[in-house]
Amino acid sequence: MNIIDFKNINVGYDEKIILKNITLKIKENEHWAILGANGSGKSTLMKLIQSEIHPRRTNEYKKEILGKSNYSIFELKKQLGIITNDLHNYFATHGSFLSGYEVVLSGHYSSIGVFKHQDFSVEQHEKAKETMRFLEIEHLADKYVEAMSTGELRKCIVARALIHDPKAFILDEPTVGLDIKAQINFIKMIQKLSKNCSIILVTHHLEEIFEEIKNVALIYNNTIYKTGKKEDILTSENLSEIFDTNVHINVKNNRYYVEEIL
Ligand SMILES: Nc1ncnc2c1ncn2[C@@H]1O[C@H](COP(=O)(O)OP(=O)(O)OP(=O)(O)O)[C@@H](O)[C@H]1O
Repeated sequence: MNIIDFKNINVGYDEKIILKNITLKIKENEHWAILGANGSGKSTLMKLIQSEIHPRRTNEYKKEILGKSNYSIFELKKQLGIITNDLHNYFATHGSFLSGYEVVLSGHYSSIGVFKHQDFSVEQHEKAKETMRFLEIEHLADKYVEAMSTGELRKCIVARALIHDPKAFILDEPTVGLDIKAQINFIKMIQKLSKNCSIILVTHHLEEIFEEIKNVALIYNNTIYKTGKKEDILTSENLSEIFDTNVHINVKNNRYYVEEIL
């Protein structure tokens, strides 16, 4: 099954088309990185996937997610763990009074926090605990969101999505605001998730593209400019072009990095 199957999609805001002719196919159990400069349209692509914005109807296009072109957004969001900074900020501002455990538990109803009218079964509690154990964040169970670091809250939000055992995780610049140690730690957690589901990592940091990610899409020139195997796409030439800066890329221990800015 395909996680994403898009063909010839044009999308934008008001009169303005931001991404043209998008064609992208991501199969189940594949791991992808989506790279692009600031303002290239990465978040726009995320909004398209979440149906917050819709393809222009001026041409023939295909927009299938998990093999369907019609789906309930509520169900879709259970099957795709979508982690954005908007969601993080929403929890930080509107859910500061919640404990880590409540953040995770709220995943069952996709709500921001838990409410009196919500009944949680023994199994649902067990699943929340198991998820926190799996991600090694049990120590955050009683900690309030207002007292959490950015990295701690982000892990709780990932655990909240993991409650549904999604087929894929889509993470939009998930290490924003994390220091080096927290960034490495967070990426290791995503790497662990990649054993059970697809990972689609939207980033502009090459070093976050961990070994299991074999495919890359570059966003440039208002479109999905190139897609393919990591070794073919992550070249000095391609990255110099999309980031409009002359860079030299190298690989060490299966990790790509910017060796030199020329
Ligand atoms: N709600 C909106 N209304 C109009 N234009 C928008 C809106 N949101 C984004 N844009 C424009 O769409 C373009 C792509 O923005 P987008 O946020 O998708 O880029 P990005 O690749 O995610 O950038 P960054 O790396 O800085 O987060 C930009 O020119 C931006 O100004």
